[in-house]
Amino acid sequence: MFRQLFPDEVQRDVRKYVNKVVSYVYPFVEITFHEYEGDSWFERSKAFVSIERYLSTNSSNRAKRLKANVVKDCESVVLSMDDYEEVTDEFKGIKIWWTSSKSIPQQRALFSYRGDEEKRYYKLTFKREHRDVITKNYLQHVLDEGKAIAVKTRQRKLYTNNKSENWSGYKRTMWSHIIFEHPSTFDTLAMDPKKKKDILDDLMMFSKSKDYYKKVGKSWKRGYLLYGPPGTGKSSMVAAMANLLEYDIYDLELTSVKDNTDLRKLLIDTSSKSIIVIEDIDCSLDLTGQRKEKKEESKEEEKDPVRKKVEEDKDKKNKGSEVTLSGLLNFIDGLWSACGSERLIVFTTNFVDKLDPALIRRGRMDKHIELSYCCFETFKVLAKNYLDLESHELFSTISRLLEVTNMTPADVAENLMPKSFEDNAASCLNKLIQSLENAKEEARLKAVEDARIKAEEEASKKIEKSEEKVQDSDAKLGNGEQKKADQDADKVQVTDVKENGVTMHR
Ligand SMILES: Nc1ncnc2c1ncn2[C@@H]1O[C@H](COP(=O)(O)OP(=O)(O)OP(=O)(O)O)[C@@H](O)[C@H]1O
Ligand SMILES: [Mg+2]
Repeated sequence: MFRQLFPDEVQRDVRKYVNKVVSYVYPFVEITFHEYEGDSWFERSKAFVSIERYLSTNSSNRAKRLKANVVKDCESVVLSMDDYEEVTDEFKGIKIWWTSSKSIPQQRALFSYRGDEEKRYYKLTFKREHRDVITKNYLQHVLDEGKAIAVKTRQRKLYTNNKSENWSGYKRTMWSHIIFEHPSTFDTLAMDPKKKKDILDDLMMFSKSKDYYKKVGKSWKRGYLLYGPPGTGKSSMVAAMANLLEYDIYDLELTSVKDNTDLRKLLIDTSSKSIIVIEDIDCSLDLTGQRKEKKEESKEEEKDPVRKKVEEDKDKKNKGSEVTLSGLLNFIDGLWSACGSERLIVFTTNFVDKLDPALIRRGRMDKHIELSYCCFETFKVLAKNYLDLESHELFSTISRLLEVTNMTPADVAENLMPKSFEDNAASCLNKLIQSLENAKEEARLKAVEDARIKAEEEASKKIEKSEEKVQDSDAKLGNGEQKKADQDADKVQVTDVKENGVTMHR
């Protein structure tokens, strides 16, 4: 009736005055947080999402009607208050009311991006006298808590870079990802306990040192170089690190990156709280800066088939990528590397001596971790994990054998794993002992063979030397005879001269 009877201007004036009068008597302040703000049609407001998370854990058991939202890619389910629900919260003894609501526009937009045009929002209501505490402290508390809950409940991801050629087009993504679910942890990782503790402390210290890094003027990142023979747990350790710190992993395949510019783009597109890992850095590209010397090294490679294969792979992969050593150095600690924070950069390699010293100097790769063949300490962790054994009478034999053989933790683990339902701890340990004995015997035979080859080489060298000596002495001898012959010839000449009776002193 009011609308029909009075013209618009009168209605506006009346509303204005009513609001004024109400605001004098109404003792509450209201703040609304909309789901979509301003021009952002696709992305939900960060504040709204944080509040949703906060309320879902702090108030969802109090609200009677809940709504389940499945977060992007079915990662998790978030329970939030249903529309028009109200819950209360308390902060420093102050009572706060949260209501969820939505506004429905009277006219539908011509082009609607979202299915419906309802605008959801949360309304926060509190008494006017608490305005300062709520706006300055409570809101920050809600946003921080919401963010922390999101980090805790999020599913971590394992990213890999797409080939540079596939970056263009409407579905432009540099990284593809899957949910990261590797079971490796520092508990299951077999290595010397002292070394393990050292790495654990280092990682935990890093994750808590945000302010320290700021104070000393360093960007908040740390480099790890993991090196050792194949099957010693380098990749497992990267997974354990990610599980410990709850970071995402970016597995960077350098050979798919076209050039240094693309490498930089990839770096910018990574998020904080992540590990950027480049596996087998020595085979990824020719980053050693020793390309010219390679020909000279070929003899060494002939002896070592693993190295030879690595070199061949490297040559094959190298084609098509123009990433250079300096590009990679810039990637690790250039100006662009400071974008984002809380990041670990991990390199793994089988041949640490092949890497350019500039690449692995401290500051770039701050911590060098060697993962080596299985020792008794490592074995004990594996026995606990695989067979639930803390001690056994066969342990002493195994300890003795491990001291004289080089077996990787991967091989030991394989032997310890039961292969049939009849297998038990003793049979698995015996299997391991048998393998160790075999390895020992193989190593002995190899040593004998090596010694034989060495002895043969030395013998042939000796023969070569003595032949050279003989040739030298022959040559010397030849020279001496020639001289003597020359002298004789001279003498003959002299006598001739005498005989002829011409100027004898000539
Ligand atoms: N130190 C270890 N602790 C526990 N398990 C290990 C360890 N080392 C190896 N393994 C086992 O062996 C398998 C291979 O290990 P991993 O892939 O981590 O080796 P790697 O050092 O990365 O080898 P490569 O140099 O060939 O990449 C793993 O799946 C794991 O089960
Ligand atoms: Mg590996």
